[in-house]
Formats: sequence, structure tokens, C-alpha cells
Amino acid sequence: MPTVDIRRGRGMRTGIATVCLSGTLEDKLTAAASAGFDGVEIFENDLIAAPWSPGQIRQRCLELGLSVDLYQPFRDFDSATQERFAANLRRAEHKLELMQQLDADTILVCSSVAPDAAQDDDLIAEQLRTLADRAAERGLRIAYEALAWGRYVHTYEHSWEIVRRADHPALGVCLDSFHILSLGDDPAGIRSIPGDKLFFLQLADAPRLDMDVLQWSRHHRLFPGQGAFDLAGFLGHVLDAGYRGPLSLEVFNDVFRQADPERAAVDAMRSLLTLQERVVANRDTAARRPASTIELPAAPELAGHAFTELAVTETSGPPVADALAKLGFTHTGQHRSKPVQLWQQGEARILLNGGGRSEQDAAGEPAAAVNALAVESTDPARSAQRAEALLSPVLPRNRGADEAILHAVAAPDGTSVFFCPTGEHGATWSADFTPTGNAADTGTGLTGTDHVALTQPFDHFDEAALFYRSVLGLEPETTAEFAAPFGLIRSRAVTNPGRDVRIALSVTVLRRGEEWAPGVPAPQHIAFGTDDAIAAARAMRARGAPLLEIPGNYYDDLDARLALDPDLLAAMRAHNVLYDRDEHGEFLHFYTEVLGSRVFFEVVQRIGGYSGYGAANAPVRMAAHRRQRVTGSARRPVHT
Ligand SMILES: O=C(O)c1ccc(O)c(O)c1
Ligand SMILES: [Mg+2]
Repeated sequence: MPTVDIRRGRGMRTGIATVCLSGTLEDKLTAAASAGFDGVEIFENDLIAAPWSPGQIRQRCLELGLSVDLYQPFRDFDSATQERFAANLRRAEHKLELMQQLDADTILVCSSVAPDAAQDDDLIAEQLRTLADRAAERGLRIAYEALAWGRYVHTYEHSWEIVRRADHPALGVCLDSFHILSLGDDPAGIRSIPGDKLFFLQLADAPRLDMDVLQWSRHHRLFPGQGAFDLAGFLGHVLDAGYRGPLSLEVFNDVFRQADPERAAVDAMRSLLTLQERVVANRDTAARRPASTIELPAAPELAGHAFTELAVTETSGPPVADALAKLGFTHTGQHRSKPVQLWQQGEARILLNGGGRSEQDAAGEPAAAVNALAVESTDPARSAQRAEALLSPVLPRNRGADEAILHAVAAPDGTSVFFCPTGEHGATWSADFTPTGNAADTGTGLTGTDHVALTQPFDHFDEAALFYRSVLGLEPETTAEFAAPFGLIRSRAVTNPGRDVRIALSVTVLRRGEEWAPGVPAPQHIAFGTDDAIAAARAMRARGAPLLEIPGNYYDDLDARLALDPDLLAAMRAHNVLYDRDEHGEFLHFYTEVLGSRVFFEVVQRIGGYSGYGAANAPVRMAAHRRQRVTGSARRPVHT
């Protein structure tokens, strides 16, 4: 059996197509190398636009430690007409010559989409055999790929049938997970292709979209683990068939094309590391594992939100503290060495860190933002080791003597993620706080933290979803998309199996312009759980909490749609409580106004098995927050 390279202890050889990354060829190669890829697929357009000769590109790749695993694509090769075929063969000779200078031994020929594509298996096989002969003379190989929108050949079964008929040692197939999984083809059939005929493997995930497959492929591909395809199952079949080439990513994505290539390459590498881990986990016996497996520290089980930390300033701190008091929290502790307050109610804990730097945001609002979220881990040190193995920045801690060691990493949006031990809090981080001696408030019925919701930077939404999935071992829930007052929003939550850690990520679907950008920029919120939302709203209102007012139209529509119990509807209307339900249960929730630049709180009551986030109500909330910004705090009088 051919051996598999093991470089840097990272399992199978990895590769990335230059088309995945933004920038010029130089930017792309540097980014691929610094993220630790072994090789690249060079896209023809990137080479044509590069100032270097193919020989110089080869030299640059050598310096960077990258092999050129594939040159691609060669389009519309086969042809029903003799003249066209002769011209294509001439074009191919030029490219084979170039590949020798580039030191790339395999070229990807994709199935024809041309109007004059041959529609005869024997003819295509014969033409490919001719090409394979020419390649073999130079010691090169042809990998034939079925594009999902190929004119005649569009399935991997068909591409293999043609390769089989051609029966040439320099001709094999290129499998691309997107083309196969997008059409709903069963990848199990790959197992019947001889491994030495699998010349190349391209991996891409994608969200499930009901759209033209070419548009889907060219704009919406994602790195493995970011979309809806079962890439681990797919790769399992390919490895079982005996494929021993690199795992190479080929992702066409409009956002990645604009994003920082260094970061995108790290995101890409993280996806391949996690994919290999999942393939190994799918195997029941060691004998069936890939010859070189990666060893990642397994993700320890998580057991709830320990605390969430807000960075506030001298201006934003006092109103946030005042709001917490009116929500029924007690200031129970003061950090021994830092300007940090601990506020608590039930198992809900908020740290107010007065070390926030910027005094104001662009709109003149005093800065207040989530800067850390802390989850309980059954093995915090291993959580941090895993994060590091998955290329996440591990954060240094400047801690005072005797203070708890907290393991922390930076999430893609810069939020610190702390891993705290489970169980008795006194023994660990909370021991860093001196009790204030404040008597615990009777509270307003909040039990703990239900979720933390963070708007992601436009360029990093899919990266963030993969980060929480791979690094923390959380599972993504369904993606929701809704039209909000200031643009389309996409949201996706990740959660642990016990659903006591929930992080809700959202992003604008199109990049926001500068001209019209009202509303709350990049809002963040912390949602607390309760067993009685109406009672909590009533109690908070009585204390003067800055609760968000919801328009009457919303309740009229709820009544029309759902015919709720009139007393419940009246209570929700009186207390600005919103409602949602699904086949599993019901959801009552309400919000505070925005406090400072971007943060607010939510209170949620889950009834039955409801596990969503009331996404349908988010546009109403956003409009209400905008109104609050425009009119100032215009609350209705207190009803108790
Ligand atoms: O979209 C394309 O044209 C295209 C080109 C080369 C590929 O390998 C591919 O999967 C798609
Ligand atoms: Mg492809």
C-alpha cells in the first residue's frame, strides 16, 4: 500500500486551492504556507495574473514548503467536432509544458459544458486517452472531474465509466464532494472505484440551498463543517476506496474572496483537522482508520455558562450596573486586583469590567460590550489544549498572586472564551472576588444564563460557527434568515447536548454600507432564563428596569395568527413580552433597552421542548431598539 506522508503530526497531507483565498497569487501562497498546508491547487486565473513565470512560482512554492498538487481547470476538452478537438489538444500541450515548469504533475480536466461537447462515452474516452498519452510522455497525469452542470457528464459514476473505458495509466478521476453531494448522489458508490484510479480529491461543504447548482457552487461553498453536507461520511468512502492523495479544499465563496487570506487559511486548516477527527470517530475499529490519523485532545464536555463579562467605561458602567440591580441582580463581589464587579442572580453571573477602553462609539454612545464568555468545562486545561491544536489564539493571563488560573482562547470576533472548572465555584474563579457583603436581593425569578448572542463581523460568520463547533465541540442548530429593518440577517446557534451552553451567532447577509447604517451596530445580548416571564417582567417593571416597549401591532398580529388565550395575550401586551412556538413547545421572552453602545439583556422562558430563540420576533425588537435610540427612553408608565 502506498505510504501517506505525516508532516507536522497533522494526519493526512492537506492542500488548498488558490481560488479559496483572497488576494494575488503571492498573498494566497504565503497564507496557505503559514496555516501549515502541505500543498496547493493552482488556479489558472491566479497564475495568469501573476507577475512571475511558472518557474518562479515553482521556486516560491519550494521556499514556502508547498507542493503544487494540481493545476486547474482545463475546460471543455472533449468535442464533437474534429477541428475543435484539434484546437483543444494544442491548447492542452501548452498547459502540459507549463506544468512541467511549475512542477505540477496532475492537471484537472473538467467535464465539458460547451455546446459542442461530445455526447458519446467512447468518443470522450478516446479523446481523453489521446490527452493521457501526451501527458504520460511528460510524466504527467490527467484527473477527470464531472461538474454537476456538465453538459453530458455530470456524475462521478459517469466520469469513472469514461475513465474505465479509456483505460490509460495516466488518466484517473478527480472527485469533488460538492458536485457529488449537491446533486444528492450516493457517495457509497465511490467504494467500487479502484483507489489507484482516484487521482485527486477536492473537498467543499455547502449550506443546503434550493437554487441553480452552478450559482450554488460558485458563490456558496464552505469549508468542511461549516455547511450541511456529511463530509466525514463522504471522506470515509473515499479513503475506504483506497485514495491516498492529499485532502484538498476547493471552496468558491463570495465572502472568503474578500476576507483576510491568512485568517481564511487558518479557518480552512481548522476545518480539515476537525474533518479528519470526525472520520476517525466514525470508524469502529483501529484497522479501519486512515493510515495516518491526527491526534487532537478530545473536546471535554461543557456544563453551562459560568459567567459573561461586559467591558464598560466610567460612563457606561453605572447605567449598566443600575439596570442589573433593577433586573434583580446583586453586586456580590469585587475583584481583588482589577476594577471588576460580580453581579449575581440564581446561577446567572455577570462581570462588569470597568477597564473598558474606548469611551464612546461612532454614534456617541458610551461603549459597553461583551468581552468574554465563560463556560464550565469538565477539563479546562484540555479544552485549552484542544483550542491550541486547532490553531486558536490562546490568551495569556496577567493574574495576581493566588488568583485562579483561567484557561482562555480568543474567538474569531475577539471575544475571550474562558474555560472554568465545573462544580463548586468558590474554589476557582469566584475566589478572586472579595464578597461585598450585600444582602442577596429577593430577585425577580431569573435562574441562570440561557444564551449569549453575538453579532459577528461580516467576514467571519462561518469561521465563528466552525470555531465553536470544532474548538468547543458544540453542535450547530438550524440556520435562520430573516428580513430585519436594516437588512437581511442570518443567525445560527450552537449548543452542547445538554443545552446548557448556547451561543447564538448572527450576521448581516450582505455587507453593510456606510451611507445608511442606523439601528444598533453589531448588537450583543445576554439572555437569562426564568420559569415565569410575565412575573419576571412585572417585577422588573416595578423596580423601574429599562424594558423595551413593543408596539400594539405585534400583539394584534399574534392574536390573528395564533388565537392565544386572551388573558395570556393581555398579560404579554401589558408587559411587552413576545411569544413564539413550534411543534415542541412555547417561548415567552422580553428585552431591555440597549445600554450604551450595543448591549442589552433578554429574559426567556422555555416551555416544553422549545429550543429556538424567537428569531421571528427579532425584526420587531430591532425596530423597537431603533425607536429607543431615536426618541430616547420613552417608556410607558409603570403597571404592576
Ligand atoms: O466552477 C467551476 O467552473 C469549477 C472549476 C473547477 C472545479 O474543480 C470545479 O469544481 C468547479
Ligand atoms: Mg472541483
